[in-house]
Order: sequence, then C-alpha cells, then structure tokens
Amino acid sequence: MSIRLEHIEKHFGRSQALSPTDLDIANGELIGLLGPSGSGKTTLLRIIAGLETPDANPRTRILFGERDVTRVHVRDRRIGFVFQHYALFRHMSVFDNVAFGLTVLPRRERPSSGEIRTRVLRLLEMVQLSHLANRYPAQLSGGQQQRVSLARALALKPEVLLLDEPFGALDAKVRQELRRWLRHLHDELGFTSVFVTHDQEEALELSDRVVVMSNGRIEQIDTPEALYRSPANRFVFEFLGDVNLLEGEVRDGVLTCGDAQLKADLPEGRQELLLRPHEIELATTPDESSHLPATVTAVVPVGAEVRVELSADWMNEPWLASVRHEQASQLTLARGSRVYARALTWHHYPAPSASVQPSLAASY
Ligand SMILES: Nc1ncnc2c1ncn2[C@@H]1O[C@H](COP(=O)(O)OP(=O)(O)OP(=O)(O)O)[C@@H](O)[C@H]1O
Repeated sequence: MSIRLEHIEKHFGRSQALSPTDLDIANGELIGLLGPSGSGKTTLLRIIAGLETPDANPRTRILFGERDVTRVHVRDRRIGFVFQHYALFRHMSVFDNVAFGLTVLPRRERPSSGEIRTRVLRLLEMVQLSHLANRYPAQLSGGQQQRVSLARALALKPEVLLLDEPFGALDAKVRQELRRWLRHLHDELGFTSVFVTHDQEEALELSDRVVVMSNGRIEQIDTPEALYRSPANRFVFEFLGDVNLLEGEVRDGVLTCGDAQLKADLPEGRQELLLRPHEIELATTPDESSHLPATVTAVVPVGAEVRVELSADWMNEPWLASVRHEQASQLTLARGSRVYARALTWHHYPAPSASVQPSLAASY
C-alpha cells in the first residue's frame, strides 16, 4: 500500500506543529521519521493514522494507494499500531492479546475460531513466542512484550504498520534484536511501515528511507547511505552523528584559530568547518595541510575502534577522533599524550541567511 501526503499542516492552538508537508511512501517501504524532540514526528504519524486531524485546507489529502482516506476514521484505515509502551491487556494471556483484534471483528468479517487459532499460532511462531502463549504480559520481559505487540498489530493483516518509538523503552541489546525482527517481518509480510524514532542509528539501520525532521519541517528524505554521504544542510549533518567544530579566520586559503591551522579554500573571513570523528587521523607530527596540536584527554575502546577525546585551547568543545586499534597502540595513546590531528576531509555549510537555501549548502 503506497501512502501519499499532500499539504499536511497542523497547529495546536497558535503553535505550528507541522509546516505544510508533502510525503510519498512507496508500497512496501520501511520509512523512519527521525528528528529531535518536538520536531513533529509523532504528529505526522498520528495524522497518517487518523488519530489526529490535519488543519482544514482544500489542498490537504491523504491517500492510501488510490483511496482518499483524508476523512476516513482510524478504525477504517486498516492500520496496525505499535507504541512505545506495550499497552497489552494485562488480564489476557499472550495468545488472547494477539487474538483480540480478530475476536472483536463484526461477525461477518470475523474468521472462525479455528482460523483465529491458526493465525495467532503462526504469528507467535514468527515472533518466536509460541512457548509463551499462555503467559500473561507481567510474566514477560520488555522485549518479549514488544514482540507480542508486533504480533498483535499484524493479526489483522494491516497494509500499513505504524510504530511510535517502538523500542524506546528497551535496553540497547534488545533494541538491536527487535530491529532485526521488524525488518524481517516487514520483508516477509510485505506491508508498508512508518516508524518514529529519535535514534539516528536505529533510523539509519532499519529504514529504506529516512525522513529527517526539525521544527515541524522535513529537512531531507533519503536512503540512509545518501543521507549520511550528502546531508542537505548543516542541521542534517550535525543530527546524524558526532561532529567536531573548527572555527577561525580564513586568509589566503588557510583557516587559523590560535595555534591551529588548516588549509581551506574558502572565502576570506570567519568560517566554521565540521569534521566527523572518523575523518580525523592522529599523528606525532603535523602534515602539510593541517597543524592541529592537541592533548589526549580520554582513550575509550568501543568495538572495532578506539574513541579518543582531544582538547586544545583552539577548540570551543573537546574533539572526538575514532581511530583503529593498531593506530592507537602504535601511537601509544594515553591520557596526556600530545598528538597532531590531521583532517582527512572536512565539511562547510554557509551560515543560513535569507539568500541561501539549505539545499545550496556546500559539503566538501
Ligand atoms: N496535543 C497537543 N497539544 C498541543 N501541542 C502539541 C500536542 N501534540 C504535540 N504538540 C506540540 O507539537 C510539536 C510537535 O510535537 P510531536 O509530538 O509531533 O514531536 P515529536 O518530534 O514526536 O517529539 P518527541 O520525540 O518528543 O515525541 C511540539 O511542539 C509539541 O509540544
């Protein structure tokens, strides 16, 4: 089921939660709505669901496939929901929770009890909870409860599955596992999914395309790879990962800040550069394009890499470099080590002004 949103705007009283927004979601896509708190993600999701009404405007339309559902009640939109807080019925077993939506269907749509049983058992098998069918929600872990929520949402064979921070209340390992679940079920059952998250990693890992939002606006819609490679503006760049800032005066193609210098072919005057932690190399000497002396303040091994925190008078905030383990041990990095950061690459976005559109921002 494809979804098309045209001119969706929403005010709560006088405050605007969503600027007029258009969005096209293809049949079978898994879309992540990503943005900081208050950026309008949940409002957009609730409008797709029919739980919230967009501002009245003749141009506003919500289409599910060819069907105009702008004024269709939530109950008739054929949507499955999963929310952050499991909202399972506490007095019902896992089996009955999953079966619930089917058992309350009007008689002529309701499958026979045999069919309901088969469908529920199949769903429990898919989320690998068959052995817990007779348990009650309070007897399950958070991750298991959320799997029951998923199975329950899928019982009615929705064409659209909407998830609001579905894994938000769970710990990192369980979140990781549930992401795989969701991706797997989504691909196997072929529905269209939209989920809300403020977790960049989750959005990038799970989505076919990510919709990045801020202040009630869509900043960029792209595949995770394209988003990370070519952020449309500085907001997206900063929101998608750790960033180190270097602010200084550019003269004759060199940016200077205290005793830091970096070759930068930019207009003369005050400029700010951004570098990701993996775009910095550490060395015992400067190189011809950068002179960025710093002191190591922390060395933290994280998985396949080592995160090194750096400080220097020329930095406003400490920098973070991620280096390979071999490099860290070659340089015998420890707190207090003196090193030179080398910029492998950097990014620059012109300061926003009325004359500069975000899409024109340059990234080198
Ligand atoms: N029912 C409401 N009444 C008044 N204002 C609301 C209501 N719901 C949302 N808002 C406001 O609309 C804006 C967008 O909220 P929304 O919940 O969509 O953001 P969000 O990106 O989902 O944030 P979070 O990640 O914190 O849930 C916020 O400024 C919020 O305070």
